[in-house]
Amino acid sequence: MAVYTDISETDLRAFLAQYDVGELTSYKGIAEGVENSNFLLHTTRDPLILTLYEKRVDAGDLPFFLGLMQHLAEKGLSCPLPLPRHDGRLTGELSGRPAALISFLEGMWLRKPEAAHCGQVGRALAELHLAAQDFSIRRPNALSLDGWLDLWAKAGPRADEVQEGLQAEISDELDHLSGHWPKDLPTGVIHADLFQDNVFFLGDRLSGLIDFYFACNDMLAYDVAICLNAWCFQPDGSYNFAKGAALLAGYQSVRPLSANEQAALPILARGSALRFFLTRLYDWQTTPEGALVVKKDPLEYLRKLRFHRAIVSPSEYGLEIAS
Ligand SMILES: Nc1ncnc2c1ncn2[C@@H]1O[C@H](COP(=O)(O)OP(=O)(O)OP(=O)(O)O)[C@@H](O)[C@H]1O
Ligand SMILES: N[C@@H](CCO)C(=O)O
Repeated sequence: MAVYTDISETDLRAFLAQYDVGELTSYKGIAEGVENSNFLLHTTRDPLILTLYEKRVDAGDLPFFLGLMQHLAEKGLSCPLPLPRHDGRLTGELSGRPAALISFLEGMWLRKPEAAHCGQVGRALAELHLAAQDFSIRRPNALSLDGWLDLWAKAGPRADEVQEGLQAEISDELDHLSGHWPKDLPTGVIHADLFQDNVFFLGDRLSGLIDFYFACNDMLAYDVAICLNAWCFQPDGSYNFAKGAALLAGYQSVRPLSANEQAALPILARGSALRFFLTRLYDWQTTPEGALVVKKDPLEYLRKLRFHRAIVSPSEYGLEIAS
């Protein structure tokens, strides 16, 4: 359960008094997620999500994240909406943390997605990229090359405790990515964390996207690579070609990838695998013992990284390459 910061009912009621949301009837910590503290609130009106922003969220970035959710919702994308306080602000403070109330989105995330679901995810990702094209606030990706090097400087020295040889392997990988990271691909706002737990379905239909707290400006095709990693591998670590093909076809049905973007997929997938390996490794080493959170396995992403290293052509991902 991701509840790093606890709240008292008295403080919560005082926080809610600044909003027009009815009376609190109950609340509980949410047993999912690893980044922020989330609570489900029931009121005499609609259910709500209360988020307390934790270590990786810079309060200065909240106008970007919350404004993006408003922008996407206005464009017809299904995502939660931040609620304004009486004074018009979208954020306040609770238990010493920046906090916001957002609307509750109906749906469930899928534990065992199939290719048809991946197709819908690809489509929704491309729709997000197009809908965000005219979003005016910018936020550079704090978890690209420089951010990876920072994380590695902190986590690298003890990496061999997790698996022998990791220090050398990841240092080499970072050298390679530094020398080959694409520079001229189309950019825009990316979600940057569109994992299974951030996509809701009602039955077999995608009903909405949540958790925009890593969103940033970066290469659009990098977001596709993140989704290939998050959605298209089996629990045994093997790549599922049918899922990859469906995800890529769904994406391209809305926003076709250019030849350069297609060619860059393997390196982008390597970078994306390394990004999640590094945050997981760092969290593995630093999450306090008592925290109510399930730590994620960094080695899952090491295996994905090794898979991408062996890719020769992006067609191996299921990409239909125009002849
Ligand atoms: N707007 C919402 N509507 C309904 N449920 C939500 C909403 N926002 C969050 N949740 C619930 O809270 C859980 C955790 O939320 P979220 O993914 O934003 O947390 P996180 O700590 O940022 O997680 P992550 O590890 O994915 O970064 C979700 O899996 C979902 O069950
Ligand atoms: N989706 C991330 C956690 C949130 O950044 C992971 O699975 O490592």
